[in-house]
Amino acid sequence: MTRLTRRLSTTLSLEDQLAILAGEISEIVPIDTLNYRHQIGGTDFVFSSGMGGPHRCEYRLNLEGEFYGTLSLKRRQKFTEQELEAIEMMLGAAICPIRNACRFHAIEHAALTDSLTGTPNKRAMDTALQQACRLSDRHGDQYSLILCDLDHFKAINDNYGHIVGDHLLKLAACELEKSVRSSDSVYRFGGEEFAILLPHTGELEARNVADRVREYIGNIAINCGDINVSVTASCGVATHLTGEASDQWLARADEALYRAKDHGRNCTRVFASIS
Ligand SMILES: Nc1nc2c(ncn2[C@@H]2O[C@H](COP(=O)(O)OP(=O)(O)OP(=O)(O)O)[C@@H](O)[C@H]2O)c(=O)[nH]1
Repeated sequence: MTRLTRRLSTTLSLEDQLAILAGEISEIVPIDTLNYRHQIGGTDFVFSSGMGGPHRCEYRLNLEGEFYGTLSLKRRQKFTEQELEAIEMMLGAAICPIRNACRFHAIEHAALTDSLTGTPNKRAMDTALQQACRLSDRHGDQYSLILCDLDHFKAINDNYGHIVGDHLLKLAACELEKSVRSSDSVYRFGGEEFAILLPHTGELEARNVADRVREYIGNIAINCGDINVSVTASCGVATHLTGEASDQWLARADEALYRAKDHGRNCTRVFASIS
C-alpha cells in the first residue's frame, strides 16, 4: 500500500496514475482491464488499460462529498469477497492522489480553453501548430490552416449589445465544430477570429472547407424582436510548406485573411504555395 501511494504521488497526470493503479491492483488481484470515466471541465476523460472480461466490479469515487469519476475493473472470473476488500483498500489509498490529479487536469484544461465558447484557445492552437509543423516535415503530410474572422462584428456589438455579440460568438463556435471533420480542430484565436487546423488536407480541399464554414456561419440567425441578426465571415487559407515555422505559416494565413477582407469580406482567399 505504501508503494502504491508513493508511486501515485510521483505524478499529477491522471492517465499515469490510472496506469500505475491498474498495475498495482493486478499484482494483488488479477484483472483484465481497469476503466475510468469522469467529466472534467465539461469534457469526458476516459481511460482504459485493455480489453475486459464479462465480470466486473464498479466504484463511484467520492471524497469529502465531491465526485471524482467511475472506475470499473473487469476480468473473466468472478471477484471473491476477499479480492473486493483488497481492491477497496487500494482505492481508499488512491483516492487522494486521484483527486489531486483531477484538479490538476481541470486547471490544465481551463488554461487551454476559451471560457466564452468552450473551444480551445490560442495557447492550445500554438502547441497544435508546432506539432503539425513537425509532423508535416517528418512525414510529408499536408496540413492546412484556415483563419476565419466574423465580418463587421463591432457593428453587431454596437447595434445589438455585447450579450447578442457573445451569443453570436458561441453559435459561431458551434457551427464551426459542426462544419468540419472530427479530425479537424477549431480554436478561438482572438476576439471574433477563429482558426481551424486541417490534417491531411491540401490547398484545394481547405478552400472548400473554408467556403463551407462561411456558409454555416452565414446561416446563423438570432431573433432580436423584429430583426434577425446574422453575420458573414471572411477566411484566409494557407497550407504548411516544408521547413516552415508555425509563426510564418500563421502569418501567411493571416495575409490571406487580410486579402479576403480587402476584397470586400464574405469570401475566402488562399495564400497559394505555388505562384
Ligand atoms: N461581444 C463580444 N465582442 C467581442 C469579443 N471579443 C472581441 N469583440 C469585439 O469584436 C470587435 C472586433 O472589431 P474589429 O476588429 O474592428 O473588426 P470588425 O468590426 O469585425 O471588422 P472586420 O474584421 O474588418 O470585418 C470589437 O468591437 C471587439 O470589442 C467578445 O468576447 N464578445
